[in-house]
Amino acid sequence: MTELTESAVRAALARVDDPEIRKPITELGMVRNITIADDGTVDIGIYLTVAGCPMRSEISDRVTRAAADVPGVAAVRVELDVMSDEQRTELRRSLRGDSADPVIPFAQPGSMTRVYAVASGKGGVGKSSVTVNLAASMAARGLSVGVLDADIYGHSVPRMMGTDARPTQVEKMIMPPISHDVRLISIAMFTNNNAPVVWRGPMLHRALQQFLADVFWGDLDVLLLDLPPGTGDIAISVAQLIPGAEILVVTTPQQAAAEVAERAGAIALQTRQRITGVIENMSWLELPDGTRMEIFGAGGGEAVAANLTRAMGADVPLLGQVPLDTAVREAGDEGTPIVLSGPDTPAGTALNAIAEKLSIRKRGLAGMSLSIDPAGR
Ligand SMILES: Nc1ncnc2c1ncn2[C@@H]1O[C@H](COP(=O)(O)OP(=O)(O)OP(=O)(O)O)[C@@H](O)[C@H]1O
Repeated sequence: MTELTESAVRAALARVDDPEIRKPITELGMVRNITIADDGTVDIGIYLTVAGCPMRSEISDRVTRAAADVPGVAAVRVELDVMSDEQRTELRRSLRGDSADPVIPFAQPGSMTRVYAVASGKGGVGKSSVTVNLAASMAARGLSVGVLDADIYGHSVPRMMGTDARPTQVEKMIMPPISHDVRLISIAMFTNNNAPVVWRGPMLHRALQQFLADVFWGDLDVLLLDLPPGTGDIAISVAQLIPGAEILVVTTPQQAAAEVAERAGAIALQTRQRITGVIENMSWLELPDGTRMEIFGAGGGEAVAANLTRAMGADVPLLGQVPLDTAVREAGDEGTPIVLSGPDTPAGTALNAIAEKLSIRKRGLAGMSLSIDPAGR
C-alpha cells in the first residue's frame, strides 16, 4: 500500500477550483495546512477569501470530496478560516497584477474576449430574454461567458438566470455569481429590494466603467452587455470604454419597432462600431394546426438588416427569427433559459442556432490571437 503523504493530498486539492474565481485553491493561497493522523484522518485548514463567503459550504464539500478520494484517507475534517488583509492583497495582486487602478481588460490591445452589446430601440422587445439565452447557450457549448446587465431601467437578467446571489467582494475586486455556467453582474445586485434606479448619464458611465474594470471576469471568450433600450448615453459609453465592442440589434417584426431599432443601430455609425447582426424576436405564434400567426406583422427584422447594411456599407445579416412562445416567458420566470429547459422548442432551436453563429472564439489553439477571423473582423 502506498503511504499517505501530504503531497498526495495537496495534489488532490490542486484539482479543486474556487467556485467563484475558478482557479485551483492551491494556487490562490487558500490551503492553510494539511495534517495527517496515524489513523488516516486528514485535517485540512482552508482560508476563505472573506468572512461570510457564500460559497463556504460548497468549498468545504469540494475539499472533502477531493481529499476523501486519496488512497489511504480514512476521514476528512475541514476547518474554515479567513484570509488576513495581507493575504487578500496578495491574492488580488496575483489575479490582477500590480496596477493600482483597475483597467478594463476588454479594452486592452490583444484582448481575447468578444464583446457583444445587445441593443434595442424600445423596451419590451425581448432584449434581456435574448441576452440570457445566447449566454446560456454559448456557455453550454463550452465557451467562457459573462453577462453584464446594464439595463438599469429593467434589470431582469438575474431572475431570468435563476439567481439572487450577491457578488462577493475581495479587496476592490467584485466576484460575480455564476449561474448556468455564466458569470453574471447586474445593477440589481447593488440595489436594495429591486428599488428602481434613477441614474443620469455620467453616473451610468461610471457604473459601467466600474463593472467592467472592478469585476473579476476571468478569461472570457464572450461578454454580453444587456443595454437599456434606446439610443441613449450608455451606447456611447460602451463605445468609449470598449471600442472593440460589437452590436447586436434586437427588434420585433413591427414596423415601429424596426424604426427605433434602426436608430439604435445608427449610433454605431457615429461610434464606428461593428453591427454583427439583427435578431428578430416575437416573429410569429405557431398555432396548434402548425400555421403561423404573425401577431406583430412581418418583415421588421429583414427591413432593419437591409437598412443597416445600406447605412453601414457592410453586411448586417438577419441572424435569426425567434417565435413567440409562452415557454420563453415561463423559462425566464423559472430561471432556466429556454435554450436549456426546452432546446427542442421552436424558440429554443432558433436561439441556439443564433448562439452557434456567434460562438466564435477569438483565441487560437495556443491561446494566441489568430490573424484570420471567420467572421471577417
Ligand atoms: N419570444 C418570446 N415569446 C414569448 N415571450 C417572450 C419572448 N421574448 C420575450 N418574451 C417575454 O416578453 C417580456 C419582455 O421581455 P424582456 O424583458 O426580455 O424584454 P426587454 O426588451 O429586455 O425589455 P426591457 O429592456 O424593457 O426590460 C418578458 O416577460 C419575456 O418573458
